[in-house]
Amino acid sequence: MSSRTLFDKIWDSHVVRQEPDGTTLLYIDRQLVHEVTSPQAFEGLKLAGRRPRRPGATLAVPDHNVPTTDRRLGIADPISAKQIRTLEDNCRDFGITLFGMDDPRQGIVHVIGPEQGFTLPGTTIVCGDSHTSTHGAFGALAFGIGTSEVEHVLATQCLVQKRPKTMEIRVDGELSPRCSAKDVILSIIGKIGTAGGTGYVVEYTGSTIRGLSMEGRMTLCNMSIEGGARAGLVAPDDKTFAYLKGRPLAPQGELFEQAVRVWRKLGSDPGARYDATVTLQADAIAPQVSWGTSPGMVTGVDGRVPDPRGLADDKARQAVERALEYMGLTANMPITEIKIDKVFIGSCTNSRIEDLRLAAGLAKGKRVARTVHAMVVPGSGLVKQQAEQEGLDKVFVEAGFEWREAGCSMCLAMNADVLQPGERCASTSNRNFEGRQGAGGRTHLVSPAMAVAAAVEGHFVDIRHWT
Ligand SMILES: CC(C)[C@H](C(=O)O)[C@@H](O)C(=O)O
Ligand code: SF4
Repeated sequence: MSSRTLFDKIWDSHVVRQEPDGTTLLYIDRQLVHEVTSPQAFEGLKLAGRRPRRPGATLAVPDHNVPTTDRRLGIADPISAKQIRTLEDNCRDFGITLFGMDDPRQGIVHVIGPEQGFTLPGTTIVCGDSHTSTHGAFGALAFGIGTSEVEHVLATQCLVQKRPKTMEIRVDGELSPRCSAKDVILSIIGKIGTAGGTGYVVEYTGSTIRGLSMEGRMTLCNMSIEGGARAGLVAPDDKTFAYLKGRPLAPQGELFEQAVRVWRKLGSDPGARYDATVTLQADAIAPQVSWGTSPGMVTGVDGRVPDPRGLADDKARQAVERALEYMGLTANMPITEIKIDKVFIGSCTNSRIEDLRLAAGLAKGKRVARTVHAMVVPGSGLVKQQAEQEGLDKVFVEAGFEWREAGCSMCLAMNADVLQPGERCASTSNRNFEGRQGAGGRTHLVSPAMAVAAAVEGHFVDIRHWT
């Protein structure tokens, strides 16, 4: 057989049937479910009198609407409470495993999948959530789907798809001090634009990517969707296997060794062809800060807010003008002069143990600026537990950060964690659309290291030289 990419190998091994026009019925190994996009899917099953085809292939968790404060007090908001109750009822009625709100394994759906070893190389994984691309860090073909597709997968364990194109994004060289996967993916999106990956599945390659931890690779793949791509992939390697070994839902013992032998063969063959290739040099990537209202509106911390007057294209100029107005920024202002009110360290992009270790390491012995309110929201109950065992919670609290329970939280403000109109937030999340963190709220997407530095200084700083 000719040389194939990682994507080709996963796709080919999951085709149930292909029509002459390319429409494909694809087998789906696993589905993750959360409370926001599943109610109508379960309702559809109920109305049609269907049962899930393979209930054991699905794992459910509430994350978007859960409170991050004391859960013994219940959920104040009746809509959030109802969504979570509905998920519990549906999982009970349809025999689906649920990590409920009070289960220590509860957390953001894209944090708990890998953490449990539910996410495995070479598999197809879906979830009614756009950031399902996160799981591609393990060499799984993982993508977000709509609610009617959630129902389709529950009923049939299959999905109708068109084969996407493949794009290689190659990053080589060494990152600057304190630059991380978040800066890599933000600068990729800054370069290709939020539609640059449309129609593609991206495979990240190169020495920089190989050098990233599994957490870093998850951050990278998480934001593939913000660059327009259907999914992101990193070929599995020894780091992947070491991460998965012993996880509760991963194969155990001899079965694990057998699986590793298969997983080792998944990487793209030498000479495999991609439909497009983009290359970046890691040492040219500065710590990134988004200044606008889309993840592509981003620049290095050593840069300035752009000047729309310099843009010849009418549409581009208007987009920048509108973004600057919403964000309350003036053209040509140095990024380091932007003062912030809030800091949010969390979300499925940057709330794993490694993110928290790094953030705590920088926060130790420092103090959150008097003008700033900062919070840390671990990605899962188990991340929280681990962090507490390591004493990270104490470091954060002593530095003036709030330490919360796990969930999506201020990433999209479906719970009580909301920005007030006009408030400006340095956020480790992945979206900065108008109103994303609360009506009128202003979001700057940054790495955990930048978030800590901004919390302490009250404005953005070049963390490469920050002491
Ligand atoms: C609520 C959910 C459907 C949504 C998504 O698909 O991504 C959310 O997780 C988000 O990040 O905007
Ligand atoms: S943390 Fe944010 S991006 Fe991730 S699933 Fe939750 S809302 Fe979506």
